[in-house]
Amino acid sequence: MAERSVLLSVQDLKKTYVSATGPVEAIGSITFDVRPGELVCIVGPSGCGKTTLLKCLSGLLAPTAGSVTLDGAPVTEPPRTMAVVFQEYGRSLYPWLTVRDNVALPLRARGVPRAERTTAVERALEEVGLSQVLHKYPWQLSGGMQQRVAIARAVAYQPEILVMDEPFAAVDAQTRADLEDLVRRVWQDLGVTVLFVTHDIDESVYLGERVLVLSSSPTFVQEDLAIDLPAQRDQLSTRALPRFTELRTHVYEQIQRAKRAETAPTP
Ligand SMILES: Nc1ncnc2c1ncn2[C@@H]1O[C@H](COP(=O)(O)OP(=O)(O)OP(=O)(O)O)[C@@H](O)[C@H]1O
Repeated sequence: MAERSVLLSVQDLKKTYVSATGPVEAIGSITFDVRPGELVCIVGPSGCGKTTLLKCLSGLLAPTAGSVTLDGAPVTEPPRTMAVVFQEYGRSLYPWLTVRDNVALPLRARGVPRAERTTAVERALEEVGLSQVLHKYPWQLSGGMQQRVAIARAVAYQPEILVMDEPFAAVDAQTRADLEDLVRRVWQDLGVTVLFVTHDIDESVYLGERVLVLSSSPTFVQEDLAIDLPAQRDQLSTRALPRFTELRTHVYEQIQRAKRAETAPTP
């Protein structure tokens, strides 16, 4: 079978910040490709440059060297075909707009006609299980529900690639488990490409089809690991699999080595 083409390509990306105390080499050199329809998790030690990498690949920050291309075109500004979900759902939703209007906002900005917009918003809210709160305001919802609204907004936009930056770091463990399953469902239902950044090793293994382990700053890709767990995942049975334990242990060891700047063989 022919190899699938590349959707997102990051080639020899480097980022050095200029600060008052001198240059800070945040990203040494990062190279990886994401194929259409993949669900890739990025994990690494604290301060390893995850946010810097995401800013570069979403066109918010210019790299010092190297390139990011999406669908073959260089990324120099936020791409129309990319949606980003951030950790801080409280700040990403507008409190004076209803759930429906928050979800519709990017579609309005894009000039999508009203009837099409209404259908897309209703479908997206249904996908995340929030059809019943259409007319509520974000502040009337729990943190987990607000993050589902943020996911619905990204889904309604019908991006080619959905980038998520530690989206569940601020919610409780039970809600987080539900949201992880939601991401897998959205990915499977819609066939969207997902790039999910997390500092949580178990989350990266549970969610991903592939996990990129980053080294400490100045960052490189320490390991590109295929997650050979069954496609149908379940919080209890998947996490109880011996293979899940092997993979999470391996990623954990890799991150410990990353902190000490060593590498290890694939499990
Ligand atoms: N604007 C800046 N100026 C100077 N140095 C910066 C700037 N932003 C980030 N850095 C440095 O670059 C490195 C990577 O930072 P970044 O925030 O990308 O890491 P991170 O992996 O997202 O961190 P965390 O896991 O703590 O959220 C760190 O050493 C940080 O101090």
